[in-house]
Amino acid sequence: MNRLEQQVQTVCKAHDCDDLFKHLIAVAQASKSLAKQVGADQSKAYIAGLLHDIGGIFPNEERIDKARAFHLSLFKEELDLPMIIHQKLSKVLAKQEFEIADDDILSAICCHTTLKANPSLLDKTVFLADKIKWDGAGQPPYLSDLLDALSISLSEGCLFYIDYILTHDIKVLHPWLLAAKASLVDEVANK
Ligand SMILES: Nc1ncnc2c1ncn2[C@@H]1O[C@H](COP(=O)(O)OP(=O)(O)O)[C@@H](O)[C@H]1O
Repeated sequence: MNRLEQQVQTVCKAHDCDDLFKHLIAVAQASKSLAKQVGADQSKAYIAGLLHDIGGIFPNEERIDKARAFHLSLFKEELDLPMIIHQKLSKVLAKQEFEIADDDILSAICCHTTLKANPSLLDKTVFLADKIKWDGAGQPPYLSDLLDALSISLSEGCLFYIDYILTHDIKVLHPWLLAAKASLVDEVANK
């Protein structure tokens, strides 16, 4: 294990989050391999994957207070569904605790749940790697359709997942998710 992986493991252990650590390693590896496939920066993808969910060390019920303590601005949708705040908390921890200063990596961490308007290649790579290596049981129900869409393009893969979540069990319409969809629809239409 490299130094960053060891640091992440130590923090996860201290918060009784061993499963979280396994998910972080799986997403880091998937991000790197997807980055290679689509021509994104593999090293940045690995680091973003490794830290994308580190905000998960804070339980859902603490996320609003933590966000306020870090002076983060929150959407109404995040107050309604605090689970989603973990992407912003992960960015703060990546910066403050793990000394990540690279804006590309911080961006990919911060939008890995919802994506956002005009997502970068790295944003889309980490977003989809997380959906491929989800932290649910077994294989994700959407996996085979997502991989089919991904075989067309990274943006088609992202668009497929956004449409999937919008039609399955969506609890709040996060503004970044809607903005990401609009950007991707434009991008795919103008190809
Ligand atoms: N707006 C939403 N409403 C309901 N469920 C959501 C919403 N946004 C994300 N989810 C679901 O919450 C889970 C965790 O999201 P995600 O951040 O993508 O995974 P991870 O915790 O691995 O980073 C996923 O199953 C995702 O589909």
